[in-house]
Amino acid sequence: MEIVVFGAGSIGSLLGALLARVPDHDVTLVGRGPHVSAIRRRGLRVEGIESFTVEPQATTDGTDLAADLVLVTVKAYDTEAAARELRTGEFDAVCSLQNGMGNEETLAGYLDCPVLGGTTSYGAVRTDSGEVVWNGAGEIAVGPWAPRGDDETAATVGAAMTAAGLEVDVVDGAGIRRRLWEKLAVNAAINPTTALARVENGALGDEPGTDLVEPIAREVGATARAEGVTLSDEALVDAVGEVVTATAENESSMYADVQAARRTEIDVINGYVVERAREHGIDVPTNRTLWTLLRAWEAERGLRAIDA
Ligand SMILES: NC(=O)C1=CN([C@@H]2O[C@H](COP(=O)(O)OP(=O)(O)OC[C@H]3O[C@@H](n4cnc5c(N)ncnc54)[C@H](O)[C@@H]3O)[C@@H](O)[C@H]2O)C=CC1
Ligand SMILES: CC(C)(CO)C(=O)C(=O)O
Repeated sequence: MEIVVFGAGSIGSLLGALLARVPDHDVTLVGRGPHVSAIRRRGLRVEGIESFTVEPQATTDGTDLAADLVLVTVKAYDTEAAARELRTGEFDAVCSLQNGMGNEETLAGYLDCPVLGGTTSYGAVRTDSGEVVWNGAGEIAVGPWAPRGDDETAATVGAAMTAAGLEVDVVDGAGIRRRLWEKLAVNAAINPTTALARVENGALGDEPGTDLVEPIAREVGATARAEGVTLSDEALVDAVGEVVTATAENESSMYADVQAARRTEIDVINGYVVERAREHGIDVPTNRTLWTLLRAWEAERGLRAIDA
């Protein structure tokens, strides 16, 4: 299968490298200058859970590409710019593997091909140009994004990932919405709290951390149900607890972003919950407070327009 990975950062480089190990897959990574140059010169090195080097194609130009599949792995605030580049190409399917909500709608707005939603609990950090550390074994869920995805495309993409040894769960349209909302609850509860308290994820496993993450997850649950997604508060609280335990020694991506003074994905995580909840007349004070605090920090650092 010809596969473009748009966004050769941490997770895109890892997944691109794993896919590139399959002789039948022809992988092109779209990334930024130094990383792309290093991959072209000496290949892409993966360290961590497994260590290996692959030699995928790599480019900084995401326009006029053609492939059976494009995986989108940019940060959510870059999805629209990515979609603008991708619409100049020809693809049979596009699949977001990003955190946060709204990525699939954005891609569907620019691309004509079937759209798949996806979540991943694989973990990776790009440490240097041409290098990525694989630091979390996990699973990918993919499923059709209504109304532009279909089960057959999801199954084909799932099979291409499985061929690379990835753990993949191919789900239907209702299933992928549930998985995205579940991941949203996990990110909404863990990311801003760890970023603001400056703690590793494990700190949320006991009081006082649990006093904060449970209301966040319950607010996400109320909003999900208002959106027609069947998820219980208990299931979401449990999902958050499981991830806290499994990633206890990790710093969340938002904590890492704050430490590096980078823009965060708060708008598509807690911000999304607040905006959807408002449409349904639901109050989500904990999510709103976290969104406001992170937005204030981003604005003060000049990482966003003051009124964005
Ligand atoms: N890193 C991880 O372990 C995981 C990340 N995610 C999600 O995956 C998404 C990506 O996360 P990371 O890989 O950590 O971010 P990252 O910042 O390491 O990677 C994104 C890459 O895309 C590149 N990029 C953006 N726009 C581009 C363009 N127009 N042309 C070329 N390159 C472009 C950036 O330069 C960057 O290298 C986020 O939504 C994140 O929440 C989800 C699960 C795990
Ligand atoms: C570790 C985890 C699951 C916490 O929300 C994550 O996805 C992140 O850090 O962005």
